[in-house]
Amino acid sequence: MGLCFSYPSSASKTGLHSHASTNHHSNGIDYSSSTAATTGSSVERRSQFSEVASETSGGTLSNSGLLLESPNLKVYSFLDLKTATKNFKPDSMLGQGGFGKVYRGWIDAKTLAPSKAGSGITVAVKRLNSESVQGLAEWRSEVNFLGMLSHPNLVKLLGYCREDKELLLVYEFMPKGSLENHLFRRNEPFPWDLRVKIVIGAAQGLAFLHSSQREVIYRDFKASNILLDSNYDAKLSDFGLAKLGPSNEKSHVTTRIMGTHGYAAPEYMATGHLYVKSDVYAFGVVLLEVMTGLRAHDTKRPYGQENLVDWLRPDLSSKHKVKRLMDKGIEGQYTTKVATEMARITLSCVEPDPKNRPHMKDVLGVLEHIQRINVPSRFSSRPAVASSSHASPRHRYGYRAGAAGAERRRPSPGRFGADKDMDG
Ligand SMILES: Nc1ncnc2c1ncn2[C@@H]1O[C@H](COP(=O)(O)OP(=O)(O)OP(=O)(O)O)[C@@H](O)[C@H]1O
Repeated sequence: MGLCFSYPSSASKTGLHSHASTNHHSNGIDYSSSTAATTGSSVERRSQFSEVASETSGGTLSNSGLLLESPNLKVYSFLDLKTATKNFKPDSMLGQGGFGKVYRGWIDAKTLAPSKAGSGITVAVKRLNSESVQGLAEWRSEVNFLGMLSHPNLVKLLGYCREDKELLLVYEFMPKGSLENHLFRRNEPFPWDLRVKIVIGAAQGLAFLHSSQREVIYRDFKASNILLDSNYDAKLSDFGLAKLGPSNEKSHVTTRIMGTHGYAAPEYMATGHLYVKSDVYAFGVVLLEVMTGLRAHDTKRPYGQENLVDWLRPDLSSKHKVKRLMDKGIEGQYTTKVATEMARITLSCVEPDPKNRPHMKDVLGVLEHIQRINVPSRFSSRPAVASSSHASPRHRYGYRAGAAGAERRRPSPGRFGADKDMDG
């Protein structure tokens, strides 16, 4: 069945506002210097998405995920969202990404209509930079993908607004913020069992995206895009760069190079060839961040250590070195076996050749095994965090400076590039 979206007219050809012009650009390289006209991309994305819908007929893609037959999104006016966010009051700002600010807002739980601050349910309202051509492309991609996909490990998009130059998206509110906040922006080391629980949830989300006949390549897997609900269940957000996987026996799609430093797979950086397995590489990078408590890319580290994978990959196959690279702040919370198993799966995810990387469902199996076998003697009397979403997570943790202590609270590295399909 074809899908019919009624979107406003095509993109205005304003200049590109790449991350290079924001403080999110970590090394000042502008990968997006060539033309950035995205006019027409909506039509293309729509027709590609229709193809997925017809292949799966709105059926179940995995045990708990669905491709919806039609996007079930509420259309808001700009005034609605002004009301819902107390006029985008700075004190209701939840965070800022490369393409806009995210505010806390309130809507009625049943009708989803805007409500007064403090009444109804809390939502997150992303207001995209309306001057940015890339902002418009990302807004469209988010509506097209998130509006159609439903899975417990994908953040729910509730509605959107496009009015004059204003582009907004309304999401379910994720009260525990992002994995990035917990790993790098807090003084307290984030407990190992929560780290594992979160990567399992994120792996479920990615495995779902990769499981349809025509896979969805997420393309921007990173710690700041893994959001957490009140139970630390992980949900992937930000489908601004997502792409449909290759068709007709092809192994990859070719796109302009975009992503986030430290997470983008080497083959993609070198050629623009994007594989489903490019997501697996980024997943491995997050696993390494989770193990070490260090950022994927940090220009403040000494020469040769800026890129976490390039720096630590050789250590992942040595039991002795794995012990040393683990975040000191969580020592005693995992067994040696767990650390070495984690290193092994991380190493296979970041294999230079995409063909040698595992599928996400296999990565998921290994992570679930790692979660099951972790019974560190120091913590053996304490109940572990269960993987079920009904588990009560242990989330109060005291400060212990670790090797990664100095790394915490640094601004996150930003994205680079502007999207443009090369091979349709
Ligand atoms: N649904 C949500 N619930 C709660 N907080 C959110 C939600 N969505 C985003 N945020 C907060 O807003 C911040 C900015 O999110 P956004 O997706 O715009 O950018 P980002 O992923 O941090 O960066 P980038 O644009 O480089 O991908 C997040 O880090 C998070 O703290």
